[in-house]
Amino acid sequence: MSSFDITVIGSGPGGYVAAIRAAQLGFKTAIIEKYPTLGGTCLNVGCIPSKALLDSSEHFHNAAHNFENHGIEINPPKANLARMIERKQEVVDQTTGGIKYLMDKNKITVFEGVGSFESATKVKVTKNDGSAEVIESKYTIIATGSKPSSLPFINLDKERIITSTEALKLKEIPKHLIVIGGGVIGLELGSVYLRLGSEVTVVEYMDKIIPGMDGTMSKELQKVLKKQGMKFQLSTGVSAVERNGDNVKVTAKNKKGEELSFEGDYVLVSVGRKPYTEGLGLENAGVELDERGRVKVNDHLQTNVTNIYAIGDVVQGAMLAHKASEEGVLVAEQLAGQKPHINYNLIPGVVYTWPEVAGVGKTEEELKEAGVAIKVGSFPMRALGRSRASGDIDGLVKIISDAKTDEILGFHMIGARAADLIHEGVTAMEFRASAEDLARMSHAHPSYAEAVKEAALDATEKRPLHV
Ligand SMILES: Cc1cc2nc3c(=O)[nH]c(=O)nc-3n(C[C@H](O)[C@H](O)[C@H](O)COP(=O)(O)OP(=O)(O)OC[C@H]3O[C@@H](n4cnc5c(N)ncnc54)[C@H](O)[C@@H]3O)c2cc1C
Ligand SMILES: NC(=O)c1ccc[n+]([C@@H]2O[C@H](COP(=O)([O-])OP(=O)(O)OC[C@H]3O[C@@H](n4cnc5c(N)ncnc54)[C@H](O)[C@@H]3O)[C@@H](O)[C@H]2O)c1
Repeated sequence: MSSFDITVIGSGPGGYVAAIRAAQLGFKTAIIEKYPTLGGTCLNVGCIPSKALLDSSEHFHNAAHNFENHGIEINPPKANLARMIERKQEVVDQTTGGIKYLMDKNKITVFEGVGSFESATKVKVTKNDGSAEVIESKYTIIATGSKPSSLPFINLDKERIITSTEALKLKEIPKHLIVIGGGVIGLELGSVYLRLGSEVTVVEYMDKIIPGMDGTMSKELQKVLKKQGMKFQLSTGVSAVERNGDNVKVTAKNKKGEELSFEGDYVLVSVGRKPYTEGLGLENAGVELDERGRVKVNDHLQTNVTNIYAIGDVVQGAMLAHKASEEGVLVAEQLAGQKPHINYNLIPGVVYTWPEVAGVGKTEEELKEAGVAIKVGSFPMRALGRSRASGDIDGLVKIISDAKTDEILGFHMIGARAADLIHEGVTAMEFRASAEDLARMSHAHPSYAEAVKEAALDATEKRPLHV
């Protein structure tokens, strides 16, 4: 029987990063992945392929709608979805191949098959052909991730009634895509097909889209997406989804109790994801789950079985790739006797629509509910020379600071390149900067980052320079 110091089950951004860090620290490390390619949800059917399609569709949208204004005249461009999907797969293959390289480089043993606990120290790996082997480990890290969730009355046929996984490989551009759930997946993948010419209707249960993010961002994003042609039906709960040949019908009720129905050719179900623990044999090791089916862990990401840890989407907290990776590093370093720490308040969240939305720290709603006295500063992107030069004038930066100390408590933005600019907020908040600290730093001109300086000036002393 082969034996290891650390075995990781699942090769997503949680698992593969945990394995690399463990190997760097000198542990004899193995990783088990049930699929032939490494990288988990994020690299195969999540972050990377969705961003590849978002970028391709954004190029098409710009060619169709914005080039002319820049003085570039072309015949009306044509979207070749098959090529976009093929390119997406090339990007995925390259990226997942890179993980295989990293496993080899770090001398991590890769087992392909389903990992299932036989006991607290033994995991059986069952290959596709049914053959199996048992490996023994001092420590095991569960990093099995998540799967799309659905609604009890929906029959996901994966052809017309689909999840994100199928939406990343459609064979045609939908005529009318009905999106159930106006969260991150619904708006990102809804944007892909909207840009390619689909009619897109988003049916959302709450009274706002991206409900977890700062309210100003959700309002502004809805306004901008509406301008791009996306339709929204908020405060509306779906009660039935039917397929009839190539058509689909979604029935829903709004808050006034009125029944509504939407007809289209595809329905994307994007109502969240659920932890994935099927077939893991947790009962054989005695590992407990919480009330929401997540592996229960303490502050050290240790389960109730002392030599078994769990990280990423399968445990509590934001279902984000970078959160999973931070947790992988934390567990490996703890096992090496180090004292790592994750500041969960400073894990940024990004929505890759265009414009992008990003946030870190607390939202205005959370701070008000907690009774914290705050100052709020904001600055519109349209007032920047950089935005006017590119034509990306939608959006704003909003900085929330403590009314007494001026420490930045929340940093939110919607606008061009927000996914990258948010890290100015992350860095500032990690070093507990005040809004005035940011306001007094020189920001290159012309740049989108100037909106940060201006919003900080507005937060600290209500004296922005350019509005
Ligand atoms: C469409 C989409 C877009 C996304 N975009 C982003 C984004 O832009 N940014 C972001 O931060 N997050 C994004 N996410 C979320 C992100 O993908 C997850 O948060 C992240 O993948 C979680 O990592 P993980 O390592 O916990 O699990 P996963 O990536 O889910 O990996 C778990 C792995 O474990 C394997 N596994 C499960 N059970 C077993 C078993 N018993 N034996 C062996 N292997 C097993 C699975 O096959 C899988 O490969 C997106 C998700 C989706 C669906
Ligand atoms: N850019 C990114 O970081 C990124 C991209 C994609 C996915 N993800 C992660 O994947 C996870 C899953 O994404 P998601 O978009 O499926 O979930 P989500 O939680 O972001 O959004 C789900 C939405 O569905 C709504 N909803 C729930 N039940 C409903 C119903 N019956 N009718 C109508 N609406 C309903 C919710 O109110 C919510 O707005 C998220 O946690 C996210 O963190 C991240």
